[in-house]
Amino acid sequence: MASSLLELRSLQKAYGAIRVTDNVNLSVRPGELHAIIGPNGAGKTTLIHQISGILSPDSGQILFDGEDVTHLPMHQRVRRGLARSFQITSILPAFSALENVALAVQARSGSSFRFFGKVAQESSLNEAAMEYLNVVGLGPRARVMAGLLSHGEKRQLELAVGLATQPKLLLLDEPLAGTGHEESLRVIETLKQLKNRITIMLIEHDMDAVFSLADRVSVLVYGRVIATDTPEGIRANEEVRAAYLGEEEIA
Ligand SMILES: Nc1ncnc2c1ncn2[C@@H]1O[C@H](COP(=O)(O)OP(=O)(O)OP(=O)(O)O)[C@@H](O)[C@H]1O
Repeated sequence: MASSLLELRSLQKAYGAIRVTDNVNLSVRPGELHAIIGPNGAGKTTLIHQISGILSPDSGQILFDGEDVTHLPMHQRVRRGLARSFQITSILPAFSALENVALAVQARSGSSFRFFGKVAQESSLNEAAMEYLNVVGLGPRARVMAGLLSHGEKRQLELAVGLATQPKLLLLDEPLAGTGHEESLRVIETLKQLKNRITIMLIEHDMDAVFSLADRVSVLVYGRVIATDTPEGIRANEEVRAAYLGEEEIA
């Protein structure tokens, strides 16, 4: 396998005179959880939009699994295994948690949606779906309508659906946003389970979560990657600490 699952080469994106992505070089290794952090407006969302295919870079290259995907539309990137959480996780509120995951298993296995109505009876789909629900800690809530789950449980369900589609790389854009304390602990626990199974690129403002989950962290400031290192290395990095003065706490 290539040493990088995802590689960004000299990526550039500007809005007028503002360079939002400024010569970004970044590599996500197979199996790692790579977090992207940075102060507000640093360009994290713009970067993830270019990786998923919502935005085109002005120049530079995006290589995924050894292939240049820079100019591929979003759906073709998804088909190659580059998935962003919200793209793969449109939860159906009137279906149970189990059914939501079973549909993702079915979609992945290439079965036709003609059998949509029979999904609940498909024991093999349900068994696989149940396993994914257990991974994210939602096993006991399998039969509950997705629309009735709490906000945090919906995030967990999204992650189970994401896992069921078996992408090679999961892009997670602030999975803890809007969760309360208890819920965020549960989602962090879920991410810990997930990270053993899949390569993840995570954008997250919650520094406790980032530092407890990430194998490596890249710090974006004014569109530039100023450091890529282990969490310990990032904590000790003077330039990173300076960039964060007055912003989020990183130690
Ligand atoms: N469509 C656009 N047109 C002009 N400027 C934009 C556009 N989208 C984003 N920007 C600017 O680009 C910069 C980076 O924005 P971006 O949303 O990528 O940052 P971010 O790091 O995700 O911020 P946050 O942490 O607050 O979500 C900001 O200055 C923003 O105002």
